[in-house]
Amino acid sequence: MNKLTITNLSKTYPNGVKALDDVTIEIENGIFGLLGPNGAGKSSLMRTLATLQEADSGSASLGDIDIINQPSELRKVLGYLPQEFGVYPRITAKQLLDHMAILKGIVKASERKEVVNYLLDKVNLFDKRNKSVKSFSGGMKQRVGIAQALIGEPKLIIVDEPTAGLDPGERNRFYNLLADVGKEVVVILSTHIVDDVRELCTKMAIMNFGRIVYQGSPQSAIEELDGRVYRKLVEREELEMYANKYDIISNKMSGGKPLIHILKESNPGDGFELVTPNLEDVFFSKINTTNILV
Ligand SMILES: Nc1ncnc2c1ncn2[C@@H]1O[C@H](COP(=O)(O)OP(=O)(O)OP(=O)(O)O)[C@@H](O)[C@H]1O
Repeated sequence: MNKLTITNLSKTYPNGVKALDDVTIEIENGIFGLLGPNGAGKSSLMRTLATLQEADSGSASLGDIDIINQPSELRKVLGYLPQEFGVYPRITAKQLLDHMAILKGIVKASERKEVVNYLLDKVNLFDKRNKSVKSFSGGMKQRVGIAQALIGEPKLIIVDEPTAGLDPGERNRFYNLLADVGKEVVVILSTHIVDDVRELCTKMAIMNFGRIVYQGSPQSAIEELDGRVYRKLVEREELEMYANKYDIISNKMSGGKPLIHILKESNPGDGFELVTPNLEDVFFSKINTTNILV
């Protein structure tokens, strides 16, 4: 069974920032969403799982592989798309994938050619294979990134903030591609974008200040809030008053005015209306945003 088990993982950087605080998660095949605001510790966790940095304590395993103590074993079955996927100047998509395939240990040129062509086709870039990757759009670059992460039939695929900066069309194409590859392997999608998780994941965790503050399905998290989320369109000057009076979980502009969502066990009256909760309400209620007024 291809299962990723993370147990009591902790990491404090030399500057005193506790990026991972006793993180415990179990992840099976499929796309798992790791949702958290910037600085929550997602990249620290992804880098630890990708064996690029060490934890202070705790353990992690993928099936029989002890990730902490057998990093080279893990690397053989890992596909990793880091947050910043840098590319060399003037290298074409085909050359880049060929180069990555060599690094992954595919030494035979004919075998590499087959793998590279297959992946170029899979990410829909075969026609662009001889174009410089530098000239690609953000979405196309991310598809090259996914193609390189798929080299060598990985069992664990880690994608760190893959949709930041993509336009809606590119994001959709990337979603489709990930959904396609995510069936047979463990895919961890780290993101601060709630839509990524809503579109792709049946299981998720929410991370904040290095801690896992929710773990389960998006659906059951939403059901937990059922009948407790109310909204009201208010004036900007009134925001502070509402913040003092209610537990505001989100504040979005709608037609130039703040539309606030609050969490309340019973109907507050006061012009509020009950709404069907969504994943964004879950996210903001779990991370307890403190800067709701800005
Ligand atoms: N090498 C480092 N040295 C010191 N502090 C670090 C280091 N890397 C990250 N941090 C800090 O650790 C915390 C977690 O960072 P991390 O990058 O893991 O979060 P994140 O959820 O991935 O956020 P982002 O999306 O902004 O990258 C942040 O406060 C960050 O400033």
